[in-house]
Amino acid sequence: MSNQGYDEELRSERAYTAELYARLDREREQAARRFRAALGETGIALVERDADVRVRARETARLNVVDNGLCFGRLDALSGERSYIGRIGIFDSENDYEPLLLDWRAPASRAFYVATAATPEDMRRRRQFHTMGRRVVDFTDEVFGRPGDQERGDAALLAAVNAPRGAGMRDIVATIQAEQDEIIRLGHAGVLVVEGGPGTGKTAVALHRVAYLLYTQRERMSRSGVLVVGPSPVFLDHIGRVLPSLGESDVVFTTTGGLVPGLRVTAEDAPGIAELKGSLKILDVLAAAVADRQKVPDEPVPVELADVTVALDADVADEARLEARRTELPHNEARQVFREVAVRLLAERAVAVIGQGWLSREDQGAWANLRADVREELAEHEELAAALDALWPSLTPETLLAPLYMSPRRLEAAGADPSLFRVDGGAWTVSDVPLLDELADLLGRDDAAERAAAKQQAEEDEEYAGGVMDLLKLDREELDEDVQLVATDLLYAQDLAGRFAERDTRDLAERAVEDRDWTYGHVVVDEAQELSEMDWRVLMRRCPSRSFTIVGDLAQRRSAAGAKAWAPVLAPYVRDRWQYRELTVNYRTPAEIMTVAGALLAEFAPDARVPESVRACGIRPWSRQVADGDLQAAIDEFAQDEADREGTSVVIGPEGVPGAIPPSAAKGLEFDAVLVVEPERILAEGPRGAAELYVALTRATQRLGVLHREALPQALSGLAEAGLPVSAGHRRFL
Ligand SMILES: Nc1ncnc2c1ncn2[C@@H]1O[C@H](COP(=O)(O)OP(=O)(O)OP(=O)(O)O)[C@@H](O)[C@H]1O
Repeated sequence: MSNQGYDEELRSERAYTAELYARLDREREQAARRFRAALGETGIALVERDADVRVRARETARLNVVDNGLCFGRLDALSGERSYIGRIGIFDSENDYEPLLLDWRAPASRAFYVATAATPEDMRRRRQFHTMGRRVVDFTDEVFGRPGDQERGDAALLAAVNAPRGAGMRDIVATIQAEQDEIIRLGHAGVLVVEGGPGTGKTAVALHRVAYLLYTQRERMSRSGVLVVGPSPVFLDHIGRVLPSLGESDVVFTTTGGLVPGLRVTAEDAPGIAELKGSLKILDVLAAAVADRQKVPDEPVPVELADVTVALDADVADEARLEARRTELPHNEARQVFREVAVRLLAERAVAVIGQGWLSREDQGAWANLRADVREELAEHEELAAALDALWPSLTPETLLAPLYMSPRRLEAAGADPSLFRVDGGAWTVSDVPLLDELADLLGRDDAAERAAAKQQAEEDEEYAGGVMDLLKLDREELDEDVQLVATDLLYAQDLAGRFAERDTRDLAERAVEDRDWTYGHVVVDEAQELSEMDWRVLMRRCPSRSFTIVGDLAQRRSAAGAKAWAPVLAPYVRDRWQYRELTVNYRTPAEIMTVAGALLAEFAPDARVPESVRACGIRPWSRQVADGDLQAAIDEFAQDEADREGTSVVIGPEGVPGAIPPSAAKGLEFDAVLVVEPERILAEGPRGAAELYVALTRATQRLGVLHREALPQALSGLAEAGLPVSAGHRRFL
């Protein structure tokens, strides 16, 4: 294209996008007006107003987030038809709702991502805009079918992957690649496993798939929501902006340590313990531990009645226990059966003694009356109730598991490994969370306890509502008219509290996260190789429809309890009915760094495939040996050097290196520059040291340096050696 032709085209594209923005602004104004109107609505029930306000707030937020790079491409078909592709759909209301901008998720946008010279999909040209805010700065064209006419087809992608990283991950809608697009739009409704080496865009793809599912199955998904499970709170923070930037809410982000409502656990067990707790074999231990809390008395317990004293002894308790267990009800729900059978048996004994001598076989009515009286007396007998409670106590997951860990005797009785013993039973680790969740099912509901909790909640709500009323009264003079109407509407605190209970106005995400019985429409599991068999049970319970996008890389597994292959992990839930896709191109790590990481991978996982880097960056990763006393100075020098550069940096090292984070904390993250300290110690630490080092080496988008004190591990010999002194050697390669 001639320069003049290019300039004209650019002008015309700018005019087109300016028109799109003008329409967006108009829509936005209307949405803002609707939002304000919804806020001020007074003639309708509160619950309707709340729902309306929520819908309007969402509408406004959705329009706000698409402002940046609203339109990022154009597709010209062989037929001459031209479509613009962007973050949302915009239609011409005056012209039969002709699409002016296609949502990237719409079926018609697919060709934009998958058309290639080899398979042009009836397309003539793909045009990608380079935008800054609202302005189209530049564009690049790929013309299909004419060799030699392929102008800078990868320019947009390379610009995106080369850009310095800021806080958090960005969406990739403008540059989704064909192999990624296929996964994002895959129609498979069940379990999908996406595997790929570091930086292949697994996380990005999984999140864009969520956005796609929310777009194509809006009704179902926005009713039940989507759960995204990641390895750490820092990681969740890193990825947390991607979906909102695509206008999506209704998504719950959590770690496996947060899967049980009310708990936010991050502590980890030693690898051996994590492995024991993560295996399905622990299910037998839990079942035995529950059974161990269903006792018979060592000594008979005397139960004094008005006319006779009977003994709650091992025979009675044993028979009651047998009947209660036979119901196969969860422990807490079977308590009632245990109590009833025990009372019945004791009543028989008491009646036999009381009736002896003055009632004959024929006195059936009198026997029945006596039996009823005695049963009533027993049912109301406080000491008996306490004794039965002690034999078959009401339990919560916490009150079962903590005492189990704290007692070698209980552990032995449950057939558990003695190494599970710990002094502080309630110091929960992430490996305990699936056990607590399992126990919630094994123990079942305890109606009495739940009633008490509900009562307490109601009282708290009432107190809160009372507080709100006080506030409203205090501020009455300052309130505007609308709110005053609301205030006079709220007559009694109890009434207000009742409204809280009836009409849950929390967001879907809030409701879902607080409800163990919530079932999600779709679940994304990131870094899925880290999850134990027991973690999978929790997740499968949360999504009975088995609609999963599972992304991971077996080679990066650090957890001893994690997956060694996908099939055995999934078979218990879906047998072989799951799909597998692979991503093969690395968009993060430049070729220079990947060569070094690949050499390490070849050593510890010779069968794993090294993803191919999409670019080289021209900077060789380096290593430098430092004496003990020089380590800190060398780290400081790296930090200073990076402080002057754009982008992000990190120091990754084994425990005890000041200012360094461990490889586990860097999982799934990326930085422009990475300094790996003492790789030899990372390698030697724990059974998965090599995988940890592999993760550490593959976090950099541009620059990688390695500081070592002892000999450099053989696998890293591809690093350029930077000699002493510190500054000269280090800077030469950065
Ligand atoms: N099509 C794309 N266009 C632009 N950037 C992309 C594309 N695909 C991936 N990226 C970028 O590559 C980087 C790595 O992606 P991501 O974190 O999803 O990889 P990953 O496979 O999850 O890596 P890891 O296994 O190491 O956690 C991110 O910065 C992401 O935005």
